[in-house]
Amino acid sequence: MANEPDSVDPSHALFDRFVQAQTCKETQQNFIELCRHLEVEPRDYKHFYSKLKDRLNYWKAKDLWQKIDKRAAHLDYDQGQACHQNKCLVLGAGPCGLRTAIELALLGAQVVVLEKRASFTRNNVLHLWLYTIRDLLNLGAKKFYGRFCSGSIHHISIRQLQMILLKLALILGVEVHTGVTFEGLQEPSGSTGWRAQVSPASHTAAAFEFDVFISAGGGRYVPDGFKVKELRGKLAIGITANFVNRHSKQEARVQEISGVARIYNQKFFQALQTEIGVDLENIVYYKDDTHYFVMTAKKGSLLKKGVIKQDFSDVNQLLAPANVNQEALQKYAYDAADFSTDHMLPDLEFAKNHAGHPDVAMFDFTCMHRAENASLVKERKGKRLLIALVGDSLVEPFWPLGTGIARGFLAAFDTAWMVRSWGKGVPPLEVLAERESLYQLLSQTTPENTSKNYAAYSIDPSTRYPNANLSLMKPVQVKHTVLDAHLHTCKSYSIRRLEDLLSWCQKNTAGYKHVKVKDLSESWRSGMALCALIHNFRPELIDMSCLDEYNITGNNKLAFDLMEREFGITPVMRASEMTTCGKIDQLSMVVYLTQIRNALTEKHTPYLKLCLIVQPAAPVVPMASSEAGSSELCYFCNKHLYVLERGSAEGKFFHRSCFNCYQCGSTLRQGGYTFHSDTGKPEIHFILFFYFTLFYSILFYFIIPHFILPYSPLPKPRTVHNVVPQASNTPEEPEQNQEETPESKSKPSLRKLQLSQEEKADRLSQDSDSETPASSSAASTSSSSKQQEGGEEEGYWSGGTATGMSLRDQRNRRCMRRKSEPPPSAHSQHGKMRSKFSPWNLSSPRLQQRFSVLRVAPSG
Ligand SMILES: NC(=O)C1=CN([C@@H]2O[C@H](COP(=O)(O)OP(=O)(O)OC[C@H]3O[C@@H](n4cnc5c(N)ncnc54)[C@H](OP(=O)(O)O)[C@@H]3O)[C@@H](O)[C@H]2O)C=CC1
Repeated sequence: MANEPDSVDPSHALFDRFVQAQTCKETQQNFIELCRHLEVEPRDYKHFYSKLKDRLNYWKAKDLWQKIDKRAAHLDYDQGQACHQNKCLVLGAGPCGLRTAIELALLGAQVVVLEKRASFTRNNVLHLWLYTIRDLLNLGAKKFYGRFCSGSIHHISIRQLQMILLKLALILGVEVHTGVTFEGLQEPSGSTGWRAQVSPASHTAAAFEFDVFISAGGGRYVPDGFKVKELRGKLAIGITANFVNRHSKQEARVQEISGVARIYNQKFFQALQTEIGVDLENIVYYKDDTHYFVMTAKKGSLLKKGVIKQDFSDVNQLLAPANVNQEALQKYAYDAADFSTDHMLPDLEFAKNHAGHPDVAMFDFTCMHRAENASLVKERKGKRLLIALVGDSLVEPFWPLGTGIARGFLAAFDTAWMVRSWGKGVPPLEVLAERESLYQLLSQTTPENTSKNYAAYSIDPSTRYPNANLSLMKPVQVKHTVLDAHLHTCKSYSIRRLEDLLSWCQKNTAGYKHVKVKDLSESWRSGMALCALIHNFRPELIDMSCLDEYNITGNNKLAFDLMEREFGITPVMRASEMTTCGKIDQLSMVVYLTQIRNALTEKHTPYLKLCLIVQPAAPVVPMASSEAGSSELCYFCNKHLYVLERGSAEGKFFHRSCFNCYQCGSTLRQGGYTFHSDTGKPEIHFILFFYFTLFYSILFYFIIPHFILPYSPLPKPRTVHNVVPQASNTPEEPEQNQEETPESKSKPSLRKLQLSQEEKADRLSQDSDSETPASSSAASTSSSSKQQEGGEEEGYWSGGTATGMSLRDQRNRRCMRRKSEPPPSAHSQHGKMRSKFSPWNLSSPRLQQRFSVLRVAPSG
């Protein structure tokens, strides 16, 4: 009941106490009491939140539930099922460890956090990017800390942030153990999984078995297996100082300094130096729980002021506690704070740090650390462990820049996304490759280059990083992050499948005379093994006793014919070539045997895909597909075409030996030819190159300067560009006019079409099986210089004349003709030749790059 006094229900009071608790200990105690009172068991992490919500019928809590429910309903979490089988250990209850823990809990994982500090005592204040503010507000931060980012304040003390996140984590069923130090990983034994060695050793957390380990222990803790890079800059000595904030009116009036660097306010820094001898590079002042100052001081002034006792070139020696005069340091920080706030802060008194001492500290920012990898996988005794770094242990931030928590949270989200993939069973190398791809972005992220749609931020990287390339790193590039064990790399993954096929063949040919299958190539030469395979499954088809192992052609012909007749599997080569060919191509044999296996066992296995992995350069054409029919005869000689002899271009299949230049007779190679549009015959590209060069010389030096430029002062995108300017055809004129004249038909213009999603999908699907990816029909004519630069960003180019014809048909019609066909009319001379290397050719990498956005399948 909304208006019921809180005192009526003790659970309400307990909830209020939990929400308002100011220390870690108080929070944990109130939480335990609340759970006890409501009879909900926090260890029942799967149902804890929903039970708590059901049993705590309190309007103040409902506001919070709404926020949490909204977040939890995000599709990324699959209603808490995405990682429901994962168990995650998080080291460190700093802001980044807790933020990660919350996301893991929302994904449905069991999460345990270990924190060596018994209390949250860090006064230092963190600058928050707008997205972090939005993120925390969406999680209900204001319910826990009313002053959170009120007005224009974009910062929060680490302690307050930890408190907010701790409360949220507890509500979501995360177990947080403070005063427990993680000492190392304990490898699985036969019966147990991965565990942690903790101190105190008797702590219950030591029995927790997990498959995900998140290290968020701050800059000083990096687990085994990770390499850390040192980023050494010019000497930078940081000083942090916290003074008690009494929240008086006078203090409230003092202006914050959100970050001043010397170069932007030389007058101020000069005055600071001359008046009080404090020489700084920059200074930040935030008013939060404390008056917090962080500054970068110059070594000279620290020496002069006696803060640093003795000068050393080695920074470690220079800043070693024995070489620092604490009292002088306090005086130095005090003077800087007092001067920079114009002596307006009354009674400056140092706040106390966790050890009860004045909270002033000096740090070395000279050398920052950055882990080489964000994640790795360990496997022992068949148990895999995904390990990830977040927060300072991943990338140490330069505090005065305020990037720490912003990048820290981004890494927390990216890590949660990775764990989600892990939970969904994505192969480890793919999981790691995607994480490392994102990690490459982290150090470059700024408020400017991340998405401004903060409301849409989720653990899905695409909501945060515009244009993020999640496959920047390939699985093979992260192999080294899979530590020892027997995880399958890409290669071994493929090899394993090859081995599967081989062992299937061996099993099904075992015991046959003169058959010894040792590999997927030479063992098949005699044809005996193929016959044995057939006999094993269909003994009625073959009489093995009649076969002669030396009759290679006969055996193979028999097997090939049977396979084609009975199962529709096209032979890989002529039977006679099994005798004559030097080496049997393993790839083709694998394709052939895979089809046989599928046919004989009526199973579908992914070998075609596998073959592409094994030998990506070789074209793999599914033989039993409808294309097989069209490829049975050579396009040029009309004779039977076997897969092993087969070449293809422009959607046609032919004997590789028939693919000759019609001018000089040389054998052509894929990519090094063009088709003559008159004859439909291939020719070497240098002939084309000659015409091409000549054509463009005329275009650029004569036609454009004399005809196009005088009439077209401004290049217009999305308009028609013709090779030869026609007085009657301004660029804006409708295309239909051109189609009506025979001349316009013979000179297909490049027209940019505005296509519907369906049309785009149609075009994409037409191109997807093309030998030369993307429609190259556009390439048959020329265009303006703007187009040459690939100046268009979206849309499709298409030949302007044909209707009701697929792009590929148009292209083939124009570019290839059978020898028997009559030559085209003289009108078509304009578009007579094109090169694969033409800038108009959309299959050229340059244009593909520009158009890559269009290749993404249109979303529904
Ligand atoms: N402006 C500032 O002055 C500072 C800012 N930050 C910012 O805070 C952000 C969050 O940092 P975050 O990455 O969460 O790290 P934090 O340093 O905030 O938190 C890590 C926590 O893990 C604890 N810890 C370390 N080792 C162990 C262990 N073996 N077992 C159990 N607990 C352990 C640490 O204790 P302990 O600290 O005792 O080692 C610490 O409490 C950073 O991005 C950074 O920018 C961080 C520090 C100072």
